[in-house]
Amino acid sequence: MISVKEAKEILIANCCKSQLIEVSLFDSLNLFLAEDIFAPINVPSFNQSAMDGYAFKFSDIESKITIIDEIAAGDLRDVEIKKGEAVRIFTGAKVPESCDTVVMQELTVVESGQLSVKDVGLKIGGNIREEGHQINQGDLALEKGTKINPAAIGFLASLGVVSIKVHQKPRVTILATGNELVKTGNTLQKGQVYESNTLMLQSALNNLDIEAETVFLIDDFEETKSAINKALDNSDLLILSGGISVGDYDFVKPALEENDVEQLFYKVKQKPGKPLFFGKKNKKLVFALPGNPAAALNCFYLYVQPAINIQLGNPKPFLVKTTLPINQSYKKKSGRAEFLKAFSNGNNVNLLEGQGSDVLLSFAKANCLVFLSDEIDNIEKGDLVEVHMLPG
Ligand SMILES: Nc1nc2c(c(=O)[nH]1)N[C@H]1C(S)=C(S)[C@@H](COP(=O)(O)OP(=O)(O)OC[C@H]3O[C@@H](n4cnc5c(N)ncnc54)[C@H](O)[C@@H]3O)O[C@H]1N2
Ligand code: MOO
Repeated sequence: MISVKEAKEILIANCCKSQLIEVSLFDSLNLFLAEDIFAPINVPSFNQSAMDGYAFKFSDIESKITIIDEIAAGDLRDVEIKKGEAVRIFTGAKVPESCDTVVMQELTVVESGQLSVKDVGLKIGGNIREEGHQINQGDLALEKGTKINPAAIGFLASLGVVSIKVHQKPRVTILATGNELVKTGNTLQKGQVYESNTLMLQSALNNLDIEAETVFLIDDFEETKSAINKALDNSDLLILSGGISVGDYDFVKPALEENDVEQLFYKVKQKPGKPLFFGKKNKKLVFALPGNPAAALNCFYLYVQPAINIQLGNPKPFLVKTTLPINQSYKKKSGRAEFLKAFSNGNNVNLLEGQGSDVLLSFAKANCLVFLSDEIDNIEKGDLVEVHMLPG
């Protein structure tokens, strides 16, 4: 059995960025920029009025000024004003080259077409957004690896960018095994459980904006083998749930072997999620997660999500880590590293009740996992512990 550290090293060594593609800006949400983007234009591309008011020469501030014209947003003319003249101007409009200041209309008096400026704090250049004040042409706009959020989409659109290069999302298939599984909406008999892992894993993938196909399998070697074969043809990443332990009805590992999936690791010294399998066929990644629901989700966040993040070009693929004092002492029960469901208020961290690998209740309430490495025995209240923040 390998340690968590070794498992992560093997993961990093075997995952790589997926193919580069060009997507329209609107389709890039939550993806990662695959190249630096430099501003193709100055933004704004002209001196822009920040207020509804009047544009004039600052040297005229003490005089009565004659209003000679009006410029609204979108008016492309460059009105020439002379000494003692001003133009009515509106927010977003192009400030004439011959004007150096804008006064907001609330701080003026206008009588018979004559403007008096009453803004005592006004300085030369006031209320003008200078050309290029947000960004100059040629400057680095957004760095490679930046996650595209709505603001980034708006910003890139303001630069006139139409499409960007990103790494392609993987096509994912989830294969869930287990004769005892019953889909929600059906009646449950003693000995059966409601199938929850595929909905949970699909939702975790949705958080990454990844869609997945789902296949349900009975515990049968031939069926498992042919479903894996088909999924390998149709997808870039396979997630199997259940059937990966050592029981007589656990067919996932032999079925992966029969499909020539190369084993990169099997079994990690961790709790929950010991019988985790990670493998590869050509460039396709295969994760077989333990069926126990909390173990499956734990393995998803610690290994599957980082693998997808690496494929997408996310420069920080793993869960964000921090160190916090823990609010209670804890006796480690296994010789394995433990990931404990916990809640942090930002200052300290509290372990939640119910740490079994079948228990999702605590996971549903958790916002982080406390990581205790296999070398740690016990912890005392107030000890500093490693905390991995869960996605919201
Ligand atoms: N002799 C040993 N037995 C077990 C070992 C071991 O080392 N030696 N390891 C234990 C550990 S640790 C884990 S974790 C589990 C993993 O078992 P499997 O991956 O084979 O998972 P299953 O047996 O199929 O299911 C386990 C558990 O989870 C429930 N389950 C499965 N799939 C779903 C689903 N889609 N939705 C909801 N619940 C699901 C299933 O009903 C079982 O209760 O092995 C231990 N055994
Ligand atoms: O590794 Mo299992 O998830 O501990 O029960």
